[in-house]
Amino acid sequence: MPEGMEGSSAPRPYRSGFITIIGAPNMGKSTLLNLLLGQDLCLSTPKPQTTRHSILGILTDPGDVPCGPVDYGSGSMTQVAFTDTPGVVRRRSYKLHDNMMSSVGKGIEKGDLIIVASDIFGTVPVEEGEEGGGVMERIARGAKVVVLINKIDLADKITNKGRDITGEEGGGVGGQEEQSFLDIRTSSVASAVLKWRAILPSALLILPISATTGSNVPLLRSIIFGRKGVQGMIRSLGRPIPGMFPPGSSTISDPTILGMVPFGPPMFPADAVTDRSERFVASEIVRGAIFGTLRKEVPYATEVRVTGFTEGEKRRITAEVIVERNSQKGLVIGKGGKMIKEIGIKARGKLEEFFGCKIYLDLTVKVDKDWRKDEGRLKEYGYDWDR
Ligand SMILES: Nc1nc2c(ncn2[C@@H]2O[C@H](COP(=O)(O)OP(=O)(O)OP(=O)(O)O)[C@@H](O)[C@H]2O)c(=O)[nH]1
Repeated sequence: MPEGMEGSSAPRPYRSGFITIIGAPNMGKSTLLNLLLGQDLCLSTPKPQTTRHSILGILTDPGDVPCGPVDYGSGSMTQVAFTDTPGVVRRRSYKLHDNMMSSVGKGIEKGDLIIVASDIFGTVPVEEGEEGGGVMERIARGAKVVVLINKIDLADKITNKGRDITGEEGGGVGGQEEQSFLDIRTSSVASAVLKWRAILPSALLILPISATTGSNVPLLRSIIFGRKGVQGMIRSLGRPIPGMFPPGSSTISDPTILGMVPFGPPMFPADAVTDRSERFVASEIVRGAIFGTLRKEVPYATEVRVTGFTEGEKRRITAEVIVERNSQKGLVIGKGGKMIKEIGIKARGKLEEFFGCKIYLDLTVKVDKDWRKDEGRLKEYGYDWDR
C-alpha cells in the first residue's frame, strides 16, 4: 500500500475516479486544471498545442463531503485524478501529433467522467473517430460527460452587451426580472450552450466558466466533489440557461451529481499532486519559457530534455533544448546569447516558484534533425505510447 494510504481498505467512505479534460487546442484546459489544483502544474500559454503530454493532476477533498446516498460526514473523502490532454488536432503533420492524439484517446478511455472544454469563440465539435479520440464511442459505453464553455470573461467582446441569454421578453439589464443564470447575458454564451446540447444531448451539464477569472469554477468544483448544498448553490444563481441541463430536467438531480465520481478507495496518497516526476515538471517549465519567448514555428520544433537534476535546497538543473535545424539553433541562442539568456531567466523564476528553492539552471542547445517525425527519438524524449 502506498505511503499515506493506510486505513484506506474500506471502500464505502470514498469516492475516487478519473476525470479527463479534452478539447480543441487553446480552449483553456491546462489553465482550468491549474486553477482546480491551485498550482501551475500544466503549461498554459497563448499558443495553441502547448500541451504535448497527458498530465495527471490529483485533487483530494478531505472532508465534509457527502460521498453518495449515505453522508459519511467529515471522515469522507473524494479523490479525483484529472487528466489534462493535448488539444485535439485535425491535421497530423508529425509522428509527434500521432503520439499526442494517442494520449487523448487513452485519456478518454480512462475517464469515468469526460470534461469537454470549449470556448465562446466558436464551438469546435468533438467528432467521432480518431479526431475526437473516440469520445462519442466512449460516451456510448457509459462515460459521463460535462461540457464547459470557457472564456466567458471575453463574451462582451464578441456579442451585444446586455442581451438576456434566456431570450425572454423583459430580460434586459436593470429590469425587475429574475436574475438570469450567473448574470451572464450574452447571446454568444447561450448559443454555445444550445449548440453543445445538440452535439452531446446526454451531457450532465453544460456550464459557462472562466478559467482566468474563476467564474463558476467553485461551482464546478462543488459539483464534481458532490459538496453539500450544491443544489442550493445552483438555485441561488437564478434561471438556468436553456440547454444547460439534460432534456426534461431543470437542474441536476442529487444522485447524478453525487455519482460523477464512482465509489472506490483512493488511488494515490492524499498529498499527491501528480504522477509525473520532478524532472518532467522541470522540462515542461523550460519548454513553457521557450513558448513564451520565441515566435512562430520555432517553439513547436523544440523539445527539452533534463539531463541533470540535483536534490536539496539549492538545486542544479541541466537541460538540453533540442531543435530540428541549425537555423533554429541560432534563433534559440539569439544575438550574443540574448534569447537563451531570456529563456533561462524566465524558466528559473518559474522553477524556483514551483520547487520553492534556489535553482541553478544550465541550458545548452542541440540539433536533432526531424526529431518530431521519428518514433524512436520521441520515445527517447519521453513520449510514451502507453499512457
Ligand atoms: N480570457 C481568457 N483567457 C483564457 C481563459 N482560459 C484560458 N485562457 C487563455 O487561453 C490560452 C490557452 O490556454 P491553455 O490553458 O494553454 O489552453 P489549452 O486548451 O490547454 O491549450 P492546448 O495546449 O492547445 O491544448 C492561454 O493564453 C490562457 O491564458 C479564460 O477563461 N479567459
